[in-house]
Amino acid sequence: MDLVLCWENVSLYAVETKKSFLGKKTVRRLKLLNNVSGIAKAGELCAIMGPSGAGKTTLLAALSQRNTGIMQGDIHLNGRPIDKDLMVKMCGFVPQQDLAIKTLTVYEHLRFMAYLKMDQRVSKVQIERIIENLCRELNLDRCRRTRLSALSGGEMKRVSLAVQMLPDPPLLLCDEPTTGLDSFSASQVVSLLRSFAAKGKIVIASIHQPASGIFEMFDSVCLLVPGGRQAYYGDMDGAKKHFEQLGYVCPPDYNTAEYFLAKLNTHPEKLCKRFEISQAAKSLQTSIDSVNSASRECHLVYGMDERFLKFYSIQSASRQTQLKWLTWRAALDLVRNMQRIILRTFIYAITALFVAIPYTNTILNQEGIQSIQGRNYAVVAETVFLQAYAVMHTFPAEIPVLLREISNGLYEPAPYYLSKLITILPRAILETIMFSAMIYFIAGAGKDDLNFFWFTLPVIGCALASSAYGFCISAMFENIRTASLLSVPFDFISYTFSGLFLQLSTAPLHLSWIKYISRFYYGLEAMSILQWSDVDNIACPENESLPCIKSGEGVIYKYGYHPDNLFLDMTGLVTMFFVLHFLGYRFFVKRSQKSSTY
Ligand SMILES: Nc1ncnc2c1ncn2[C@@H]1O[C@H](COP(=O)(O)OP(=O)(O)OP(=O)(O)O)[C@@H](O)[C@H]1O
Repeated sequence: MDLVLCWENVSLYAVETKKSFLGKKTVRRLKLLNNVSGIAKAGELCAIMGPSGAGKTTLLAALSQRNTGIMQGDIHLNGRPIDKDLMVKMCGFVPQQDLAIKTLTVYEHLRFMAYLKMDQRVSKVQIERIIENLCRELNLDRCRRTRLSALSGGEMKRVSLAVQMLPDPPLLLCDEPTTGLDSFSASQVVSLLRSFAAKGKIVIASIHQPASGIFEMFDSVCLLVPGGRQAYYGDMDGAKKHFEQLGYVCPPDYNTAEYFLAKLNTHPEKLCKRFEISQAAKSLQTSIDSVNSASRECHLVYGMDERFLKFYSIQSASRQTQLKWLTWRAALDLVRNMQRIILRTFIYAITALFVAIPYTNTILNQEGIQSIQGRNYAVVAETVFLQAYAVMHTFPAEIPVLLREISNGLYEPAPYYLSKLITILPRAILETIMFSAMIYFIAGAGKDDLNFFWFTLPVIGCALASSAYGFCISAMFENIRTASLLSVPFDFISYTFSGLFLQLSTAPLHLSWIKYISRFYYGLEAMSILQWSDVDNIACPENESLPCIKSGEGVIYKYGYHPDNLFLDMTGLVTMFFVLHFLGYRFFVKRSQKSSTY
């Protein structure tokens, strides 16, 4: 028995939960699909058509079991209900929006997708051959080395089709594959869909105002009107006849699809009511019933041919494989953004120069104490801000791509999070070493007997804790502007407790804990201890009436620090690194569970 997909009286509700200002919850059910039925057979190309907002995407998402709403009705494959996991494996879904990391080339994108999407028992050679064949078949050979960002709309659509065709699924659902394309590219895409159907696949595509000639390439059509109600289901000739019986005769030389759409917009009520009692609806029901009764006599699993059973046992990519390919993609993306890296390095270098130059004349005397503390604070503060804000854009920029890829089961949140860490941490460390080196050598910090390693170590600690903070904040908030806005008061409180602006020993007792969540405090105290611990003698001013701190230890105490706190400071920064990443990861997982855009 060839594959047959039937959907019978499918209704779908979106559940909206709103919380009032006083915390009162109201739950609203919104009906998006209303008793929609249809049948699609292997070898056929089926169109879903209707005005904007009619529910075409929703129907496709429901058929492919990607919808998160409440569904009623039956979706059967060869007359048997089908579970979500198997459907996701058997069904390629080409979304309306082509989301991808656009710095990759077509070949790199297909490779990335192939290694994560396909059965892990498929060999490298086979994968390469599949990619080659798909590129040839979808006419992508010429742009194999072109970055996705440079592709035309038609080429990008064909890349999205190629991605879904990688595991050779017997079912292919495409959401508006021709939208935004010129009529030639649109007819090329529909011809491709026809050729996939001709290979024995079920192909269903939603379509919006197809040009003349394109509409006729489909075998059957499902017409929807706003509210997700059905105005027709059947073959193309039947559709014309059905409309003619209602008195809607498409004038000669007029685009049939456009004519149907005009009528769907102007007479939705009449069309839906008349379809319910039409011959077309009766023969649809007869077809569905005959598939269901045929399946009862069939003893195969799901009534399926052996060809399809392989989808049960697909071996998905392990977490290590996911991590490997995600790191590969993130690293490629990073390298491809070379301009951004150069700009960042330049900004870092300029900032280091501006921080260092005012301190070039600093010497270790009474006046120098303030300058040295100020210089060290500047190094810590600049590192904290630059590293935190550099990663704050990490997730918001990629979230739509992630949500889709995670919801399609391509990878899990943990390998993605880890791959980002692997690519961002070396950058944070290298940038910090360069930044502190410039200040150390230009401002002449070496003159104070502090070697470069000890000067940089607490700054690297601050950079790592701050990038963890950036990860956490960006995973926490959907909107980067909200994240930055809320970050400002937190940073303000944190640096007030750094020890430079407030004598920490005089801080009110109930607020003194704040220093333990301040990266500024840990960094500056550690730097102060390393800077001053070995200084035994600081020359006093000749004027004896002026205050004098005679030893480095005195300086440490002056700022409310303690000479024995170095271990506590470094442990504090390491703890912040782990705690913030743990929280960031939890927020990220929570966010990745939200439904994606199709
Ligand atoms: N999760 C949801 N919550 C509330 N309303 C939703 C949700 N998803 C879709 N809708 C609504 O359901 C209707 C159908 O949406 P759908 O995206 O399926 O339409 P469409 O026919 O594909 O439109 P278009 O041609 O413009 O893409 C729209 O009015 C949309 O606003």
